[in-house]
Amino acid sequence: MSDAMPNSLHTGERPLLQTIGLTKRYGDFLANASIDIDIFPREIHALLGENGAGKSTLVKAIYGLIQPSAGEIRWQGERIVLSGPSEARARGIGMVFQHFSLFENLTVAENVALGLDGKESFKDMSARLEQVSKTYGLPLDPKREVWQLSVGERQRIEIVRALMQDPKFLILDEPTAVLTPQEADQLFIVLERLKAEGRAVLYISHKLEEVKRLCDTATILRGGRKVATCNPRQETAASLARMMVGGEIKEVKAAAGRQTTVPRLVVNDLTLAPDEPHGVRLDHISLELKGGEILGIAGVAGNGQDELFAALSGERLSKDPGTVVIEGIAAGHLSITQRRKLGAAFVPEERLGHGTAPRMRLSENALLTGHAASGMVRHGFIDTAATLKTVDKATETFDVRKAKRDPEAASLSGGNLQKFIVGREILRNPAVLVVSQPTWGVDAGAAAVIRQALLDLAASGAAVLVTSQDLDELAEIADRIAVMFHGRLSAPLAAGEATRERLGLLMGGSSLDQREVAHAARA
Ligand SMILES: Nc1ncnc2c1ncn2[C@@H]1O[C@H](COP(=O)(O)OP(=O)(O)OP(=O)(O)O)[C@@H](O)[C@H]1O
Repeated sequence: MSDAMPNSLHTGERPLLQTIGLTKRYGDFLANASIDIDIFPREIHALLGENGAGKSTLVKAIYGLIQPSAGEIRWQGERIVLSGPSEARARGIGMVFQHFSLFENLTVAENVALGLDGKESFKDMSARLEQVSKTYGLPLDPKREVWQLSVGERQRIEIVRALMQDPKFLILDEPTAVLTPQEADQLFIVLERLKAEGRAVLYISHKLEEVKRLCDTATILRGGRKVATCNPRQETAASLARMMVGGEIKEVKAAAGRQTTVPRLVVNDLTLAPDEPHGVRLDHISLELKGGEILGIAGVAGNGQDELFAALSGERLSKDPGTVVIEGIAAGHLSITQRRKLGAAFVPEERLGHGTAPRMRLSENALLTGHAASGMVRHGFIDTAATLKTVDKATETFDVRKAKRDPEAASLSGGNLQKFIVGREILRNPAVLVVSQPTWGVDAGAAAVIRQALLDLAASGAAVLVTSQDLDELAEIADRIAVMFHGRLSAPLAAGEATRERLGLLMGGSSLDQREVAHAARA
């Protein structure tokens, strides 16, 4: 096999890392089909593609987590076979995952120590941690326990831990999905600095504007194959999306003059102590959501959004039934099944384990949430044809890509599983939909389909509550936006007044702005 050609930006320079004909098969399915990619020093290289395009598979192979079925990886010109991530790290390849692997009850320094392969003393390691975090402007207090930290700070631990191994090449999987706009800006400064130091970064993201701003090169995968390598600065977000999808992406359109009707979801002065040691206390939360309306809840993860979801869905019950009112019925004391029977549907943020049972087939998963209200159980017997029909309908409407008709949930790519879960609940035509992070990890095309479905659901008269960290998403679909911070909910702002800056400040807990928002809501 010949060396991959360097691209024009790097004439004569040797790539730091190359994959040549890299292929990964799962049974008959080709997750990566003969991929050639060149990563150069001093380069921030984006890896783009629709859900299921093969991005995670490729980076897992580069980080030694899976073995390729064919093809090779070259590091500084030399062929390497990685037996596992520790060997990748030893060579200078680091990775920051989207889902963190931190122990809540341990300190920052203890967590970092656990993740390092080195043999230095704890004292030396702590000193180095402080030094690296200072050098890169990623402030961390080594003595604090993780449960006290925001999601942005937790990500900092993962990044600092990776940087302490002095990597020449760092892979980041959707790092800004969990950050405020201000935190994302700080991260970009760090990445620019890594680049200036001669390191390379491989950056997976579904946010195309961000890629245009930050990345020097983009490799685009579609259906497991590489379809293009380009300079994203010379592209538009639309042209990048076209390359990913192989066609146009539909624009999301709100129905003109949506009518709002009666209140369908009301929360009255809800206060709830956390049910686990590091949970957030919900503090006097009130909101009213009419049919035809979409209310967005912004906020950095870990500020009570999970607890609010649990209280609304019935995973946590309230002693006072009147704290949660669904379709005019006091429901605070009702179970999740009883709330579904009132016409409510719930889509949690965590897809595996919470939104679906990973080892169950999609049809069995459809039954888990649908049995209360969707006629999948008749006279005590499961109607298998009805459960499969639900799977087919969600698959077709939301373009869920999977290897067979009814696979196990765990075999779907993250974004495809999300499309399935959101689709399954929307297709039940609920009167009230409570959804967390509806498009987290979902590609631009599928995100547009989901957002449109939420708008259409509201247009049909449903009340929709969307929790999202993606402010652009909320701006696109929500009528009003409120912010959660430390278990409190700000007064909602009309979407037109909710600028990124204002929301970003509220997400960081600016109390001055809190007063401003309350004022705006009264005006
Ligand atoms: N262990 C596995 N067994 C079977 N199929 C798998 C396995 N892992 C991944 N796949 C399939 O390989 C394809 C590529 O998945 P991959 O996770 O690489 O996609 P991705 O581009 O990272 O998607 P996303 O943006 O949704 O994370 C998907 O169709 C997925 O279903």
